[in-house]
Amino acid sequence: MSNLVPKLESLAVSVTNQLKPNEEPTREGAITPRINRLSRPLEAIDIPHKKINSICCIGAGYVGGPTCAVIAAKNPHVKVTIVDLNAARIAAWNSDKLPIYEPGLDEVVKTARGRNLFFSTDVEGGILDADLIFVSVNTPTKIKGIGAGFAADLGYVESATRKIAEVAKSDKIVVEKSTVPCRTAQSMRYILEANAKPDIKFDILSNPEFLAEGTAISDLFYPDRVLIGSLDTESGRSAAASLADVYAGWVARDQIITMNLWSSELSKLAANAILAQRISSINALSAICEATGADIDEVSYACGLDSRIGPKFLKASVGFGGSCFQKDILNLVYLSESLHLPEVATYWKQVVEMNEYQKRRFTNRVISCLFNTLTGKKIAVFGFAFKKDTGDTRESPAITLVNYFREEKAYISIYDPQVDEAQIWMDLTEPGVVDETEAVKRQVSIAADPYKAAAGADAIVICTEWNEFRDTALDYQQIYKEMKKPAFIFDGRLILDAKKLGRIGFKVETIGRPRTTFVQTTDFE
Ligand SMILES: NC(=O)C1=CN([C@@H]2O[C@H](COP(=O)(O)OP(=O)(O)OC[C@H]3O[C@@H](n4cnc5c(N)ncnc54)[C@H](O)[C@@H]3O)[C@@H](O)[C@H]2O)C=CC1
Ligand SMILES: O=C(O)[C@H]1O[C@H](OP(=O)(O)OP(=O)(O)OC[C@H]2O[C@@H](n3ccc(=O)[nH]c3=O)[C@H](O)[C@@H]2O)[C@H](O)[C@@H](O)[C@@H]1O
Repeated sequence: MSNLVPKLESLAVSVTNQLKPNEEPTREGAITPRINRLSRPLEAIDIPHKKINSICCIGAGYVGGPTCAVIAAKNPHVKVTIVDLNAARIAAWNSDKLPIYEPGLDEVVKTARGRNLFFSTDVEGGILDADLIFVSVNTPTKIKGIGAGFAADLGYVESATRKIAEVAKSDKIVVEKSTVPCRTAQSMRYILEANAKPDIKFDILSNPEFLAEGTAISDLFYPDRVLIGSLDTESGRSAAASLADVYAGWVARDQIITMNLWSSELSKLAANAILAQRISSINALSAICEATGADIDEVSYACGLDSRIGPKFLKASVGFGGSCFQKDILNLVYLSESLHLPEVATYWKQVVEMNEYQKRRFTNRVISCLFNTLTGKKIAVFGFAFKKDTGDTRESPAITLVNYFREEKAYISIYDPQVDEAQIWMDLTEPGVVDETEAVKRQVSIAADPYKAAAGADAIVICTEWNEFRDTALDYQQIYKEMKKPAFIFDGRLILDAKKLGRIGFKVETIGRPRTTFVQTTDFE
């Protein structure tokens, strides 16, 4: 199998040769013909391939859990076992309170669990039994060593790969589901080949996941595309066809795209980078709006009507969060630097820097409107999750904002409908530093509902766009009565009707709209 490696090098070249760089795509057809040229539509791959009867997914997280639960629900004849080293997480998957909140997930799990969907800590048993193994473990940013702060920590991918090599007694298709740097499949191949029992064959596929949290189930039910990367060998194409059959349980064949491994790996990083870049672009423009009197929602709307731009991912905000955008862009920055492409690295890094700037800028606006000091003031933070409809707080902008408010000596009361209290304390403290927890608790409290969070507060700061924070859902009249005056609302998500709340008496400050309240004395001079 080691003779595959030189062929990997030539693969990229052979795919590049298929492109016609001089061909100018039409405006309407800029994307579609290009994909067709690059990909190998599956129906055209008339190649014998194995039927998948048993799947194991290593990693029962936000991706492995929902993705493989949907695969099981849509393929009742395929046994799907999701394994994880984290026993508490597996116990939760086997209980009535699933470890993650995701609309529609409960129903999917109930449909298949115990029938052909199983959650287990028996990683070895899962591997032994499977024809196809998804590796869906975490790939966080490295915090120490070479590449710290940028490169992906592939330790979990490596240990899952080593476990597969150690345990497997039959041929396996190993699928990268985790988001990984370009050419990780090559490292996985080396590890498998160096450690597996003789005569066992591994095919490695890249099958990145594009679901977004909060909409995971509908994203999985109706994906824009399913991407499968494989080696352009008979064995690679055959493995891709086997995996494609699994998705064909519910996804139209022409939406299942195949391409070379490295393109597939890079496409995932690229998609996240481009999505985040749109948010940073609109957030950069929101600063111009605030200074000029333009309204960012109107600017987004006007730009989004251009069919080349489109309306999605142009919502200004207090900054993007989530476990992946920042991590994946930093990963791309690291990759670019490693490839001696410093200009490319600088370009992508700016997307993350703009995001940090947006959070600082919004905090400065809060401080400035509250008469230039937060000392001793109470700030009600509405929302702690990184977006609505999830309990996930990873890289949530709310964490950064609360920390900034703490530095300014404010008291903060947090309400979020889905985030566990313990998670909030973990996010606001260094793990294991008990003294720090006590210090945080002197300044931060967690409220049972938004009314309690806002009672006696000087300001409300909307960090997450939960529907229940809208002015059509909450009784802002009641909230106003219980707040200190002047009562401020800082809408970091553009979800409130500022005029309506203004009529109640609130001073409303909205991201991407000019400031309406308290002009500093220096402005009069
Ligand atoms: N969260 C999201 O919405 C998306 C995440 N991704 C990518 O998917 C990957 C997984 O992300 P999440 O599911 O969010 O991570 P997660 O942290 O929620 O889940 C990963 C799970 O893998 C388990 N694990 C780690 N090493 C293991 C091993 N050797 N054996 C068994 N279990 C092991 C951990 O205990 C954990 O439960 C990452 O690469 C991420 O970038 C891709 C698309 C969307
Ligand atoms: O690789 C991943 O982990 C996933 O990352 C994102 O999904 P996710 O982070 O779950 O959620 P998004 O809806 O993309 O939101 C990310 C952040 O951007 C913010 N956002 C999003 C859209 C927008 O217009 N403005 C904006 O500020 C959200 O509030 C949130 O904080 C991508 O959308 C998924 O396709 C991808 O699979």
